[in-house]
Amino acid sequence: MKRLAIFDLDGTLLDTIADLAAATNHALSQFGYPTHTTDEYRFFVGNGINKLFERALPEGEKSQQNVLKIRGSFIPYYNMHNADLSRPYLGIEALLGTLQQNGMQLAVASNKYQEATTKLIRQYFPSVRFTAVFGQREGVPSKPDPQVINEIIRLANVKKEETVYAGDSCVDMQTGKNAGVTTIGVSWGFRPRAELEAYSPDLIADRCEDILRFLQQE
Ligand SMILES: O=C(O)COP(=O)(O)O
Repeated sequence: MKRLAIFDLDGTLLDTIADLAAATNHALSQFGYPTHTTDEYRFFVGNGINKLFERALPEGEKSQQNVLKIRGSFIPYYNMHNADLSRPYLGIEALLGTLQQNGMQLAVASNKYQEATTKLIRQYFPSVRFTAVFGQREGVPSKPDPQVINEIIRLANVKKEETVYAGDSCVDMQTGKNAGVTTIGVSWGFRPRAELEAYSPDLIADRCEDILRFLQQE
């Protein structure tokens, strides 16, 4: 039986792509760089914001210095606008509510920087009691390193076999596998279903109900 469900944030619990795209485009335009469509951003997001900026900058401009310049413009803008267009995916609040009622511990493991992760979780899921809400933190390697998953398992005081991790990208599928936990790919996120299939996760969920049904059987 599973006792702990850990979720990725961007593309899994929340559709944040439009706000991420708008804030990155804002920063790129400030320095005269070309912008991108929202759909292009689906493939830039997933490894934290520095990697997002490196991918969004034009060829020949991807230096660490430019990444930090974009970061300096992105953060204050995104901190103001990270909930303008972002929304939970269909059925997510009900899924979290049902799992919580069933006694499952819940947690978040995101590559989004910690401040924005905490803010969005508080704002969109005020009645969910999470065991841990972890974004990208100084000194902790980002996903697909399994350290964050292992830390949450310790905090929850459960076994690996009692843990499931759900996410929407190849980074998440690798994270779940690296941590040695049951892994669910959700197909409603930023990446195509085929990207998840390539990792043969324990389940590919097309709707929130698929996760509930799977956990009832486990
Ligand atoms: O900010 C990112 O790059 C991705 O965040 P996520 O881990 O919640 O998908």
